[in-house]
Amino acid sequence: KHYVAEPYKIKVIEPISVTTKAERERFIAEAGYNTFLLRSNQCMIDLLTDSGTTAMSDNQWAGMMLGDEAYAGSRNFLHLQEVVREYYGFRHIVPTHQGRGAENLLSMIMIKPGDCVPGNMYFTTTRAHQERNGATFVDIIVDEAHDSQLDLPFKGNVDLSKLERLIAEVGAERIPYLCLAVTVNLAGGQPVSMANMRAVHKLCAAHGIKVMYDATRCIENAYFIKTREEGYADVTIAAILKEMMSYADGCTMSGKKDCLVNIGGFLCMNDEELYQKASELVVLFEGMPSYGGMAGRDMEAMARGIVESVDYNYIHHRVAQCRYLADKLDEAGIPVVKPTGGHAVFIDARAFLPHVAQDRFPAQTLAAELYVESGVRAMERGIVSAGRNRETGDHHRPKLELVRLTLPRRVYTYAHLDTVAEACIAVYKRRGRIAGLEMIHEPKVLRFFTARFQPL
Ligand SMILES: CC1=C(O)/C(=C\N=C(/Cc2ccc(O)c(F)c2)C(=O)O)C(COP(=O)(O)O)=CN1
Repeated sequence: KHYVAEPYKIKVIEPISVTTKAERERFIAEAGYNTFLLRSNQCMIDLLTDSGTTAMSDNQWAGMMLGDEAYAGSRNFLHLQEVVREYYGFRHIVPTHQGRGAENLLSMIMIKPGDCVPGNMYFTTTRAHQERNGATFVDIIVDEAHDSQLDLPFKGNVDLSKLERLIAEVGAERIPYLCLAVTVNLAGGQPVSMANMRAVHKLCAAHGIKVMYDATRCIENAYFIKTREEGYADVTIAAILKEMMSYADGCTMSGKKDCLVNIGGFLCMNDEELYQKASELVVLFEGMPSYGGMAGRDMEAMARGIVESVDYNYIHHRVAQCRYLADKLDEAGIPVVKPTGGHAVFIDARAFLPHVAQDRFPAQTLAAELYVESGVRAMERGIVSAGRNRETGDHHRPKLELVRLTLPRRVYTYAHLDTVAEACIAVYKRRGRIAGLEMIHEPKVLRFFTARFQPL
């Protein structure tokens, strides 16, 4: 198997702080066995998230010096607007400080209490904003997405019969929009096929239901269409992206992922009335419609990042790095979500630690063990992240109990990934001796960010 070399050379470095195992045992105890509560300088290879952790290019850094910090009408906004219109194709763009900013605005202007918002698997902040505005999230992803070992090309797809049943059950007037995530983070970075996007748009349009993408990792999705879907092998990433977006009425975007910046986001729509409502609200939550919580320099960096993101060599390498790490773990017999997604390798913690009951937090336990073993910081994406059911008060118990090894864009090399693989294999060898955790501090909202645990 061939894994393409990094299509960039290093110009500036940031030293990694090296720790000992004894220090890491102390650090993780002080952090309540929650990797979110570790300090950056306590982590050697930080795979917590690909959000905001991107290394920017020299071209983007040059753009930072061209920030027009005028309060209104910044030339950087006009540049960002022009680039988003060209590459995403939507008529209107409302800048926000990051994805959650866009999710907040979208949920407030489109949802009324009692609504249903169908989507392809939940995401924590997306569902939280939908629920905060009185809607119920309804999962309409294909069943296969909930099976970590099923190796299918588009596990992010919508099950159209589930969507039709929901429309028949609740009525189109109670469905303000369908939220289609491209790719699906918690399914393992799984993509949606172009055919499915086309079919979803057609079905929703027939019922007057808008389709709003969560476009956060849309470049990775475009790459999987190019490499996995019939008829797209010779189509450019940019052309695939444009066609993908043509099947949506708008999108939310966390620029901190596929727009290659450390802060930034936007909300897009074609509908004039939606744009007017968003423009009124953005001044309340994000600032002027021409800066949305970002400095001019940040908008310039994002405009340049969008242009870089559609470069085939960039995305081909990024996905190759994920495949490289996944292949190494798979070869060692470690259960990982199949097929490999676009932004991370997801370890199936239930299969890794079958003797640890789900309410003893196997993914949380494994992330803590991995950190102590090697200083690699991963993220729990299982029962802790799933939170509690608002009606019953019991934990949501997701089938997917995962540890996410998330690769920042253009930061680490294959040698770092070798170190990560060696650490996972070392923990795997001693998995029988790993017991679970108990939660000793449970926050009310999005508990996984600050919950604390102790060993059983
Ligand atoms: C598909 C999608 C995201 O992945 C996403 C963010 N993602 C993060 C950061 C994060 C978010 C929520 C957590 O429970 C979490 F532990 C980590 C991440 O690591 O994956 C957002 C929100 O975009 P914002 O982060 O720019 O506001 C919207 N949509």
